[in-house]
Amino acid sequence: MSRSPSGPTGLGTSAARLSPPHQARPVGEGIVVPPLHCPGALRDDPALGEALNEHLVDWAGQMGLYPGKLDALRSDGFGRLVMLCHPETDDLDRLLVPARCTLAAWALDDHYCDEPELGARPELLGSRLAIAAAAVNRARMPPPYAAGLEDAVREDPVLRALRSAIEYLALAATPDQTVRACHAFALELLGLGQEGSWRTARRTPAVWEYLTHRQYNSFLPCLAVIDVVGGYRLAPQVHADPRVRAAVTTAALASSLVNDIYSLARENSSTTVDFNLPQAIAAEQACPLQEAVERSAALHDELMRRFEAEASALSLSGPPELRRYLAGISAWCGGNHAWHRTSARYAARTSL
Ligand SMILES: CC(C)=CCC/C(C)=C(\C)COP(=O)(O)OP(=O)(O)O
Repeated sequence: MSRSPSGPTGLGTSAARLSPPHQARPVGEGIVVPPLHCPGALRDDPALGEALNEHLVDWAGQMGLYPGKLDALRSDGFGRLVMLCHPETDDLDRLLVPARCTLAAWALDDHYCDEPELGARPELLGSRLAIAAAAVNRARMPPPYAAGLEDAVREDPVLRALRSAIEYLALAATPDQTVRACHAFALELLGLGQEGSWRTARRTPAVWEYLTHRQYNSFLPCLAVIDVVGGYRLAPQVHADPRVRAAVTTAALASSLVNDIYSLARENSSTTVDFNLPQAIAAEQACPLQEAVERSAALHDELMRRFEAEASALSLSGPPELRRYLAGISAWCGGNHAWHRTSARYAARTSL
């Protein structure tokens, strides 16, 4: 039961709905995030966000994710993230499709990479990620050995969650939409492995290397399901058009830099070495962290403007579903930005 958001929905019309946040924002550790060039959220429905969040926390509990930390998970507000990012529908079941995928991906990052209290172990990361890729992409193995993978999926909360999220996705999506999302997930896992090797080698990546990584260890899997949530289908040949890929991956990178910028203080105060663009810039360009945040923000803005220009051109010439999909990406970026500014996960404390 999808519905179109009320009011104008095309690219560049977001200012007509909720005003975008233009104020600089302190995020802790003396860091101030400058205003970013990003649309405002198209919808803010706290009750819907709460309802989604409760379903998600229940599901996480059933999967065995975040043991003893479900209250912290609740206050991160991933349900609110999905409510903000997918204004095309207010159907709870349909919104739970991207919600489970999003939480499963974040949980993998927390459990395998970032949080030793949740079992993150750098020396296990590579093999865990490969098994996660096999679980997501349904590796087909000779019968005596297939049971090994299925046992692993049953026993590991992260694998269980990934498998469950993909199963729900497959119920709502066409096979090509599901494969598209699984492929984006696999690329994300490749990027997470890269983080593991930087960690082991105690190395800060060069800026080019970090940006290459962040292109795929990114929100690309979230963007891959926008049409599923909207209840329409972007044809595979349209999705695969290099000009469409360029616009989508540019938006994926820009939205992941929003995460880097807003999560910097959280990552700096954690016991695990973490990676983000401001740190890579500060190391390579020998500048203070605040200056690196501003340079990161400028790069984000440049990417968003590039996405907007590419999306506008594509919207003029492409099929209606492409126009809708690109508007969906714009809305997703606005929701993602609004959530990062306000989620307790990043210690933000004020409203939109
Ligand atoms: C939802 C999804 C597909 C996520 C993929 C990868 C991921 C967890 C992020 C892009 C978030 O980045 P990060 O690992 O820096 O997250 P936190 O800052 O720890 O929240």
